[in-house]
Amino acid sequence: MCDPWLDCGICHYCWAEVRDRKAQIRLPSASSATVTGAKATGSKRKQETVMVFCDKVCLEMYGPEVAETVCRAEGKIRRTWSDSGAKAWKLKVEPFMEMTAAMEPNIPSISSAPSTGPTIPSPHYSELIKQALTTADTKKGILELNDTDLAVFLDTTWSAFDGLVSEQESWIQYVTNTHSSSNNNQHDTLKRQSHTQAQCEALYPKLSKFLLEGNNHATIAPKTSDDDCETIRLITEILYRRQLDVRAVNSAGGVRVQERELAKAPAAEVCVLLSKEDLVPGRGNGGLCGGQRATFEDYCAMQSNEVTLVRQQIQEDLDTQDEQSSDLEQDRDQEAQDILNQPQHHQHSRQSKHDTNMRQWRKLLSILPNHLLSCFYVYLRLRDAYLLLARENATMATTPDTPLSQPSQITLSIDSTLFRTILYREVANSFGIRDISDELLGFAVFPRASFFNHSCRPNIQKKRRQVLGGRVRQMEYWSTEFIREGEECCISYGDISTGVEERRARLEDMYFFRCSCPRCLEEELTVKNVV
Ligand SMILES: C[S@@+](CC[C@H](N)C(=O)[O-])C[C@H]1O[C@@H](n2cnc3c(N)ncnc32)[C@H](O)[C@@H]1O
Repeated sequence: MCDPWLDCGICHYCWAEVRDRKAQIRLPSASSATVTGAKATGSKRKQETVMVFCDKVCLEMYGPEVAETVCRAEGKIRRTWSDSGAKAWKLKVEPFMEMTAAMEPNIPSISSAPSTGPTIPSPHYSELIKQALTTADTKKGILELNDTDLAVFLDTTWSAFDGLVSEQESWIQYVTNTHSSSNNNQHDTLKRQSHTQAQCEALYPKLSKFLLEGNNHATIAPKTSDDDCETIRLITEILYRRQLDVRAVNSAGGVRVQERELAKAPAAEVCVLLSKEDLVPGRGNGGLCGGQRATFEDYCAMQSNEVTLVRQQIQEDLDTQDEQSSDLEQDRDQEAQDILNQPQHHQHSRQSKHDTNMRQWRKLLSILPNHLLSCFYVYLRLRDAYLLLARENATMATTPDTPLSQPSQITLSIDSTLFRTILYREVANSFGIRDISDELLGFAVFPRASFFNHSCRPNIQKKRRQVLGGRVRQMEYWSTEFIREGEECCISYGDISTGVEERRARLEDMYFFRCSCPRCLEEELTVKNVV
């Protein structure tokens, strides 16, 4: 991902600085690729979503379809969410409608294995909210959970959020038409209802305001920040490439392993040690490791840092929390307790049941780290963009003479599991990409190169290789000493010239771990002996 602040000066494929504007390919959000030499003017350029490539070769290597989709999605993600627009959507307070197979978005499965056994319906979000609050009902309570319980708490919280969101989104396309109350074999008859563009555009701004307001200013921002766009760009690209992979495997009649298994799988015990023979000459090694492009499975096999990150964020929130907000939290605790203790018969009407659910949801939000609320916001932005893109694709398919020559065959969709799988694997696994003068150009994920742990006495050194007139696309890993079989291959994550505590503090801050490499342990011992 080239950082947006670079304002399109870097090729999205080879990371080279694009000096020759006449030859570059600019891919704006609303149209297909065009070769242009025109410079976009100041403010327009800032608003515009553009991906730049040196030339057609780089665009081809990156994937024109992927680039076009990323640009279109980002165009939607950068749109302004306004209060007035949000009024076009009225939240529906109705009994929860279980998603039926017919209502599910058409997501090609990563797995070709047939599903076994009946599908277990997920609990209603009100149950999930209660369950999360029973596990922990204060920030400190969350911090005290062990890693397994914290992971369950996060799963439950995200599933509740997903339930709240999906319930409203399901109304965009479907509406319950009739309810038969005469017997237990009720069947909801579903009628397709076409909603206006304004209603579709209003759904997520409304939901964001309704579900997240009052807890964190960032969560109801009308505009998406450049940092968030960077994350969203990465997720969109990965999702799109994943579906291209699925399409390729399906058309080749291949067999895939279960995605869930992959997501949980421990990191493979591999090192990427490029010997001279492994190098593919010339350009075309971009995103490749040992000559192969990393796949979604490679991405999933990286270590997820969700639990450690959330732990660190809550600790930060607690450190900055003053006396006053502690008191407020105690008041909120009492309020939540009152809600939880409320007898069921007080909650008969649909509206009051809904209000109770919402009060409990707000209680849950109040104990989550602020950063997690920003992730909820990013998630809503993505779902909003994908909903609008799907609508746009459907319109384009029926309208001749659209500006986009070939409407995409792929409809993007996301749920919270997929979102978290991608989001928290990027954390502490991406590499900063720098030019020869060490200026940071952006970040990139190279899943296979991410298997290296850190050591303050590394035996592997990363080198950047220049290809074709200074293009710095390749990273190579070379051993610096003789490595015995079974010995761990480690690189260093940045500067290791400082003292042990300084090094550890930096690593803890950036990668969420306390380094216990042999050098740190030795130096720690020396410091203790001196004291
Ligand atoms: C890029 S990943 C390294 C590979 C990862 N351990 C795996 O199994 O896929 C970075 C993460 O590995 C862990 N890690 C790397 N070096 C470490 C070290 N010296 N001590 C403790 N944990 C380390 C930390 O959790 C860090 O966030």
